[in-house]
Amino acid sequence: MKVFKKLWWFFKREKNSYIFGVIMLILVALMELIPPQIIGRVIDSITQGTLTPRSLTIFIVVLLVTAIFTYIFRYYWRILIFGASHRLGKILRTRMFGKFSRMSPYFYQERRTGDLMAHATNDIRAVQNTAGPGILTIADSIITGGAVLITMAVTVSPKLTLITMIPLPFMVILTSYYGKLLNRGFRKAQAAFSELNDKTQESIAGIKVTKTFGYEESDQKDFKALSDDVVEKNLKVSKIDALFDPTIMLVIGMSYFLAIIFGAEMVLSDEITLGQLITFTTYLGMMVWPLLALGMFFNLVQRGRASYERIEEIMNTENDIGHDYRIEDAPDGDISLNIGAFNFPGDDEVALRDVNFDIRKGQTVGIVGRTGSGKSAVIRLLLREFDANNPKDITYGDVSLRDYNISNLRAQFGYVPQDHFLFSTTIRENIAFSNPVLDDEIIHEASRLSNIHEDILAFTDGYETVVGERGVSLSGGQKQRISIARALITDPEVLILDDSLSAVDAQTEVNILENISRVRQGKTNIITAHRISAVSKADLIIVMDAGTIVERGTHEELLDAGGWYYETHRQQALRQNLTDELDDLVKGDESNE
Ligand SMILES: Nc1ncnc2c1ncn2[C@@H]1O[C@H](COP(=O)(O)OP(=O)(O)OP(=O)(O)O)[C@@H](O)[C@H]1O
Repeated sequence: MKVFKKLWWFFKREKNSYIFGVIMLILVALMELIPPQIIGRVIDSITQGTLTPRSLTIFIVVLLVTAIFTYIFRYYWRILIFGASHRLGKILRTRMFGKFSRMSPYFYQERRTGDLMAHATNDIRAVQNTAGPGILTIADSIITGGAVLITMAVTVSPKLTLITMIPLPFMVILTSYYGKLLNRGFRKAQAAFSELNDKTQESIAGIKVTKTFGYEESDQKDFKALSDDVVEKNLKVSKIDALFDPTIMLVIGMSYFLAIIFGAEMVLSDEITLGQLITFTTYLGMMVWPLLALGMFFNLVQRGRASYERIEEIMNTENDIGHDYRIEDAPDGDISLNIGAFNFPGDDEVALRDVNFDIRKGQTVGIVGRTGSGKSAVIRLLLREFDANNPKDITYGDVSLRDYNISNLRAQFGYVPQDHFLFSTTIRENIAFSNPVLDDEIIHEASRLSNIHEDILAFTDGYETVVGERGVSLSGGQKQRISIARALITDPEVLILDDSLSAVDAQTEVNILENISRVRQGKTNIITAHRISAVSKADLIIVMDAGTIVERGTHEELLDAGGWYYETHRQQALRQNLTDELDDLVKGDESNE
């Protein structure tokens, strides 16, 4: 019953629905007591020869009125109790989604999408079933069961009622034992479903890679193994499930047996009439549902408890990025990094060491370095996707990043991540993501600045072209440029391009960088890149290697220094010249043809 205690807040909140719902159930139970009484009386009137057309008409009218009221009460308890349970589903889903959207990347690094989706669907449904059908079954078994038992005792015979109740305690003991077994089994089945969900999600997302490598068969084998596991665990649950009904039916059979043996004896000894015995056995038949409902109740409650605990695990996970802050104002001024050492949560290895540099307001700062040198790590700390080890490691306007309201802090940045993401909607909505009601002209201007306007106009549906899973596939460079337009549209204080020009050609890169420097006078830009050309115009260039700064200065200073920057620039310039010459050759050939 633990789950009821945990859901108490909800029952309190919805007390009116539940109180009136239960009143309706009581009324239904009372209505259902009437027909057996009528049947018994009709039979006794027939056997005693007292049945008249008038009394028969009265009996029929009473039956009809009972049926109508039962119909109405049944309709309303459903609306009240099941309606409330749907609201619980909605509340839990909203809370869970809120939690998901507040959690830091580390939370997602630790968990799998399929698992989170299983929590948001299957687990919430199981809890919802506890608050809907769970309440119905327990209320019904107590109300209908209790009312039937009392009526049997009062209107027929307390002795016969007691005798037929003898097998009931065995049933309660057995069903609550099955319930405990079910809890364990259901937890395992839900966990297996999470795994399967995750596998499905990942396989679909990675279908192109799987096909390219011809791994479909092995992927299917993995899927089948997980699917078999889900079936096996659910079969175990079904085996426990299957114990409930036969046990209950056996108990009811035993009660019938006792009722017939002892009831017949009582009829013969004139303790009760034949009509009363028939009324009694009809009532006993009405005990089938309350007893089955009791079994179902134990079943639903244990499922709900297992799922509620799984949901709680997620909801109680602390966000590793603190949301306490002392300054409501938006940050402004210079950004200062003084990172002694930083390691990602859950990782002992130091990812950044002695990263000290200032980003003055209005400057453009470039960060270059080999792959894995820590460029993105610096950006992710700036955006507070992860927290630096010490609060003073990064300051914005001389204040620690942690002292700002995180939403206000992030609102200062326009971020184009390395692994850009487009939503499955129109290009227009993707660009105007931060403000869907923006004028077309503003959207077009952002697209022009990021050199994607012409490409978009070339699509049949232009800005209304749907992209992503449900729409056309875009090239890597097109996606990058749409992501840049999305960031530019907010005219952020700090624009961050994290390796966001890697998939565009040299000329497009020049165009975009020139546009940015023209329209973003007085605003800060941070550009990380592998290509030196992307940062050569920056006011300050930081060269990183193995998580630390190895060179710093302007383009000219770094060329003079003759280090990694100089060497990389030389190689990249050579490669670019070669590419240009080849392009010229191809063009020449084409014009000769
Ligand atoms: N969430 C994480 N948990 C643990 N280690 C991480 C995490 N993210 C990155 N790292 C590690 O930190 C180091 C720096 O990675 P980072 O992504 O900052 O490199 P980068 O310079 O941006 O590389 P690239 O140019 O390839 O994007 C790498 O060794 C990487 O494996």
